[in-house]
Amino acid sequence: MLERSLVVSAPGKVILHGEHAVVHGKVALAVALDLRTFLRLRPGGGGSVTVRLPGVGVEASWDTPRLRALRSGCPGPPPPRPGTAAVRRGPSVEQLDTLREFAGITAESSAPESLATLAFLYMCLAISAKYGDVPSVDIIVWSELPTGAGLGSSAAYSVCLAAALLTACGAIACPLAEGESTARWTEEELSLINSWAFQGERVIHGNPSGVDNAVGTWGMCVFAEMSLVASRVPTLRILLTNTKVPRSTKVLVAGVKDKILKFPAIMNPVLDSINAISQECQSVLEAMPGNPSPEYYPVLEELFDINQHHLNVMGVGHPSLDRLCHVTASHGLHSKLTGAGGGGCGITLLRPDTSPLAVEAAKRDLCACGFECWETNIGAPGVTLHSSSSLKADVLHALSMS
Ligand SMILES: Nc1ncnc2c1ncn2[C@@H]1O[C@H](COP(=O)(O)OP(=O)(O)OP(=O)(O)O)[C@@H](O)[C@H]1O
Ligand SMILES: C[C@@](O)(CCO)CC(=O)[O-]
Ligand SMILES: [Mg+2]
Repeated sequence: MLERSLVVSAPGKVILHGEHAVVHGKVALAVALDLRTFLRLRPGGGGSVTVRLPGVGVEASWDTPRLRALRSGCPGPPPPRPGTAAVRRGPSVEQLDTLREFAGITAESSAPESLATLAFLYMCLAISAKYGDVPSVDIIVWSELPTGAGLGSSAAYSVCLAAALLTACGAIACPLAEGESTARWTEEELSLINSWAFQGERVIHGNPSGVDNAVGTWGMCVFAEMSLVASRVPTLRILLTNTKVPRSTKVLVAGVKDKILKFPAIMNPVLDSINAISQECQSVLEAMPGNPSPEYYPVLEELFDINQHHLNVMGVGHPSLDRLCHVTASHGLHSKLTGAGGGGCGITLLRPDTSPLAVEAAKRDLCACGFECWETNIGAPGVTLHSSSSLKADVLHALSMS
């Protein structure tokens, strides 16, 4: 059992192409975002598990003997093959019902705090059942990511939980040496973290593809058939806009499935077309040098436009996202939704030669719609272990360490 405190973090993500289609076996291009979720785990002596999730208003504590008694119903997935996302066996309906009853969560509640608590309980019990005893720990999770806005907050949360709980149970090492500021796990350990994070995503999403937890674990990826198939994307300038319209990935993913079942002959060609967009975009990105010149951009922009129309056809658009696309188009910029859609965030591609004045003008108009936007470069490290001295003051404060 772990004797010292640890802090782990995992990044959010931006999906360039392939959201929703990836749930149905198509290719997705996704990149880590420099906004992270942080988790601090402290070994506790009190025979209890305490969890604080300020982002969703959860503060809970359970006695370890009560949790131990619940564990037999929570077997975990078999070990993954290196580089693969995970197997598709996870929590059963009965297991989740038992945990809901234990935590006082009403059936079918999709409230953020209910899903976060359920994912925590499932992962804590299943990981400890497989690798050791229920650890007496005190956990706090805080995030720079907006919750439920399409930037992979659920996956960053699940990846942090998997890394911390597996380390606490001794299933993976604690690779941070004295004097080091950050450390990462071995490839095999990352595969295990990813596999368990996928189980957390299953609790939150219902039917995740695994792309978000793969990005949270490895940082950036091209994702197909439950596996990473490549991992290099050039630096792209992106304007990220949060429409602040709340939505649930679980509900949107279920809606797309219903539409495909209802109109297979109409929807399957749309999925195939999105797959072709991801492949086309991947080949453009692969041909681009690290600091690309403007000549590559017209194709990337057109692919954004086509995919945005497809996502509308699939029923995951929203008037706020149409407005976002319209406003940026009036500044000569091209946008699409990112993540599950239905509100949440959109991304706008900025060319290397897009002037700061043009970006400022677009931002002003987007903010006038009530949206929040910020410019970012995409690409960030995957799940990471931190020394407390390497953390910024706001993170230390949020994790009650200052
Ligand atoms: N910081 C956090 N603390 C606790 N739970 C969180 C946190 N961030 C996200 N969650 C959980 O994840 C849920 C949001 O997941 P959801 O998949 O709907 O959105 P997302 O992951 O932000 O977007 P997308 O899946 O489109 O990328 C919340 O309702 C909550 O249960
Ligand atoms: C909508 C979706 O494709 C991406 C959510 O970020 C769902 C998934 O892949 O699990
Ligand atoms: Mg999610």
